[in-house]
Amino acid sequence: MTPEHTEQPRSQAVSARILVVDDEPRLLNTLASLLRQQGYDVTAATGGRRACELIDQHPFDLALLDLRMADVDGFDVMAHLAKCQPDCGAVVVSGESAFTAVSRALRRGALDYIRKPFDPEELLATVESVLSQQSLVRAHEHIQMRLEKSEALHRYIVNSSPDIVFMLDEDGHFCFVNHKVESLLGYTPAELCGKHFRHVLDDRDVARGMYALQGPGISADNPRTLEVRLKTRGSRRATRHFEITAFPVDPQTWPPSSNLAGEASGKTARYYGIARDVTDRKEAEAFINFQAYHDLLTRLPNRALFKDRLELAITQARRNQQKLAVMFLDLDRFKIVNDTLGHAMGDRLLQAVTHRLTQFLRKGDTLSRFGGDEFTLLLPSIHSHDDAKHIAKKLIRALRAPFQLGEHEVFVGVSIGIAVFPEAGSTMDQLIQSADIAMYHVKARGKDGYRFYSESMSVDTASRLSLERDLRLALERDELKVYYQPQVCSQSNRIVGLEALVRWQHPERGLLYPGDFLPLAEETRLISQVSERVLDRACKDVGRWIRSGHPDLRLAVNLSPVQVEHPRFVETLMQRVQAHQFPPENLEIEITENVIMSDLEQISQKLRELAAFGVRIAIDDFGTGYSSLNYLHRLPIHTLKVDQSFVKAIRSGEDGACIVNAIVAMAHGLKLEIVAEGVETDEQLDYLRSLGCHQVQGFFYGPARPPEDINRLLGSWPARVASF
Ligand SMILES: Nc1nc2c(ncn2[C@@H]2O[C@H](COP(=O)(O)O[C@H]3[C@@H](O)[C@H](n4cnc5c(=O)[nH]c(N)nc54)O[C@@H]3COP(=O)(O)O)[C@@H](O)[C@H]2O)c(=O)[nH]1
Repeated sequence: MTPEHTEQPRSQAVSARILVVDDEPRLLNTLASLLRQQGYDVTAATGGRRACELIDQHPFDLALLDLRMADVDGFDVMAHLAKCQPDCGAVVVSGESAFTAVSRALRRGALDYIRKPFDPEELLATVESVLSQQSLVRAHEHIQMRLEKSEALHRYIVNSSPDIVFMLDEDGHFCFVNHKVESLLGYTPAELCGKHFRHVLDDRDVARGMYALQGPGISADNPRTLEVRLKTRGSRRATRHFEITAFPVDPQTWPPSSNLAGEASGKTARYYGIARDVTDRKEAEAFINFQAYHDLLTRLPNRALFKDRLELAITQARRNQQKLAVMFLDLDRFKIVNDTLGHAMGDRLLQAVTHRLTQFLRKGDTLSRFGGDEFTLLLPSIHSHDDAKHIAKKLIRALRAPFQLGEHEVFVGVSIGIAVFPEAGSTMDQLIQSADIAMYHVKARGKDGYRFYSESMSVDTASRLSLERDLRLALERDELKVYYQPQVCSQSNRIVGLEALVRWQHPERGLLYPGDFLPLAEETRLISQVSERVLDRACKDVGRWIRSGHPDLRLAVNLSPVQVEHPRFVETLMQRVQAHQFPPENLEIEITENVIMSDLEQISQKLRELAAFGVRIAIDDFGTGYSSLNYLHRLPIHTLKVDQSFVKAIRSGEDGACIVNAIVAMAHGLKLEIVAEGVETDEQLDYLRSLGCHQVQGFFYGPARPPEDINRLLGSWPARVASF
């Protein structure tokens, strides 16, 4: 049974339960039978005590009481009744006619007073009237109770809503706000009621908010929905995002006199609505949007956003007949850091580089991470090439300073290609490509600098592309050859070593020299494959000659910086040497001072490992590079190769001759072997002999030759090379 059923009032008088109380049995019976005849459910009690007992046991709708009774009088019965059954009405039927008695009975709660002897009709009319009044009171109480419950239910629903529920008056002042506003914005409803909604609306959204409310066409079928930022209490800058739906209040269903208790201001509500907190969604959207257009590591715009901004900048530059510059930046030596210190350090380096670069940018410039270690920079309005040059120089200088990555001090540089609109291209793709080509030319000329794009660079690029394709084919078709140039003992004229020098037998262009294709091989990273071929071939050829009776014959091989910088350089080299069963002590690797100085710590370690393995180390082109004599005695170096330029100077008696003197003297002091390169004349040879230079190499004894020629030469060993 539902509570409504249990709380239903006893509406019909015919079923009313009536307690009749008198201590005079005759009168009691008369009264009881009169009422029973009318269909009432009558219980008779002889005397007040019995009446109280019955009141304790049964529910009644009405009690008819005598006042004066011997045991317990009518007043006490009324008192007991009021205590035990407050809803039961009482009517006094008494012979007492004194005003005080009547007045006292009515004050104690009697609903009516009938004098004995009573008129049956009057009594029945009174009973019926009292019962019907009681029924009305009960019905009213029931309705009141249901209203209160309903009101509590709706209040609960409104205040438990996950959204802010509000009502506004005609001018936009809050008439009502639910409690949710407190947890979402920090205001109590009472604080907001009477305030204009501008009070919580972010300044940037006020105009839209006003229009939404006061603009035309708002109706119940056409509510206003808009997204706005609402200010939280305390901090004016903290806002949250809300989706607001506002409806007009229908005056028919919401009369102006209506009022809401508690949070209501009492003003006439014209609008109501809900404000849903969509901050999480907005933040997720913003993050997704950020991710789509930014590089998460550096937080810079990505390629897509850069292109977008460049497109816009080109349109503006064209309209205003202005110049703009696109720079393509590629970090030098980034790969080395990444390969040797690991990707985490590589990432830190990119972040540090970004930090430095952004310090030189103006508002409106766009620096983007284009991918890997490549950045692009858009300078949307420049007056001349000088502006771009000025910035490029600053960036280069900034990145030249060392980076501290944990305990490692790292040096990187940057190569910058610059394309200026409109000369270097009129479209976004053309400008980026031109800047890329210009950057590539910086790399080809030794990195760490800048160049402006010029048309001639594109021609170079076309031929470079075809050469790159040909070089890949050359590796497949085994077109790379190894030639050998003897290294000769200056005293005995005997061949003590052979320098392996690569050649390319190009099917159309004939025999190509290293200078024609090695720079390209380095840039395209094909150098590793080229070097592998040369080493394999040389180990086979020279190994064969060693085994055929020339056990001391030395093989000198040139190594490229890319090879040496590779983290697995030592391991790979050793594996190859072992695979060919080539004696490591017969191998001499030639590296330049620049390679050593690019990362002294790392390279020293690698050289020590190789030296421990038995491999000899020679410094090639000694005296021409980044000289720091300090490393000579700290590294396991066996040979210094005097650069050709110094040897050539001997003939003309230039300063170079003095340098040769110094290098030879120093090599003697450090107990290093010395090989003079590029010896072409008797004069040079004699001079070097007189200095005590151990070995010489050059056209005087002949250029590098294919293995067949060397084979022939060695066949007559220990022949003098002069016959070569
Ligand atoms: N990583 C690799 N580098 C290599 C390899 N093979 C060669 N190289 C490098 O290319 C540079 C040029 O080599 P190349 O054109 O072969 O020139 C060498 C000699 O032909 C030349 N030479 C020798 N004697 C004379 C001479 O009397 N006069 C004269 N004008 N030139 C002469 O010198 C070059 C050898 O120089 P060096 O290496 O310094 O001993 C070359 O420098 C290599 O670095 C390779 O396989 N891998």
